[in-house]
Amino acid sequence: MTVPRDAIYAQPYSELGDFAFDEKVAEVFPDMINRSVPGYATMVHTIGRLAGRFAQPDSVLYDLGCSLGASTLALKQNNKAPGCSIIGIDSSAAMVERCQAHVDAFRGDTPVHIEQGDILQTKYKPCSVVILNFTLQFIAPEKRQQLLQQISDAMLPGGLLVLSEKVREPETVCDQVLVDLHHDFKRDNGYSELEISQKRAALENVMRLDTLQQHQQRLQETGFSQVQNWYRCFNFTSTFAIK
Ligand SMILES: Nc1ncnc2c1ncn2[C@@H]1O[C@H](C[S@+](CC[C@H]([NH3+])C(=O)[O-])CC(=O)[O-])[C@@H](O)[C@H]1O
Ligand SMILES: O=C(O)C(=O)Cc1ccccc1
Repeated sequence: MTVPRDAIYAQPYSELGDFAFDEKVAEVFPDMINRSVPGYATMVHTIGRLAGRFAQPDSVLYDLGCSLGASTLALKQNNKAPGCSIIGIDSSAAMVERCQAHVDAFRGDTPVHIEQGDILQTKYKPCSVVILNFTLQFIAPEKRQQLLQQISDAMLPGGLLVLSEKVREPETVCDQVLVDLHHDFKRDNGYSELEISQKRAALENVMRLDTLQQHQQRLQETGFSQVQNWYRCFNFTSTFAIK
């Protein structure tokens, strides 16, 4: 199957609205995320490996902000614990519409339920694995602690959270180098200067970045006993935390 190419910001917009996970984005999302996030495939693959190791019998595995279900599918293909269910949640109707069919197209023993909903309003069931793969960065900064506390409160001892985030560096020279290297990565993947600058402007109000230190501190404050960054390329990171 050919993946439709992302050309959303290829033409100049006279009025550039805020970036939204709408029909247009859902349509090209696999191409967009692969050409925009260095190491995305590695992170999704490793999420599967980590879930296979930490899933506990008779518990829920959550994929929060599941989009088209790439990480949900990694959970389905790697879970070996009996009696589990996988729940993927996303607030975007366009994503959720496509996600269930995508995940159902692949084999796996664990039942998967995809729901449209706000992860801030979700009542979490006892869980052993929770994935936030580039989702927390789209939650209002003042609500991030509360969300992680809700997740932590529902998590079984020994449970695993994977938190992948684009981060900023407190030191401005280093931050600029990393941002430039990411833009080079996007150029190398065929995005034009116009596409890079328009998307950047569209994301400004909706994707607010913390530093890796802020994320790690928040995880400790919300009850995770072990916090380990396991991936980094430029300003893209992934951390696992154990309850
Ligand atoms: N409050 C919210 N409640 C539920 N969903 C939300 C909320 N806010 C944003 N989202 C959803 O979070 C997802 C973020 S994308 C995740 C990629 C995926 N994890 C992947 O592994 O492919 C990351 C990116 O595009 O950089 C979108 O689908 C939003 O609709
Ligand atoms: O494209 C970017 O510049 C990003 O920072 C990553 C991204 C990928 C997909 C949707 C939103 C942001």
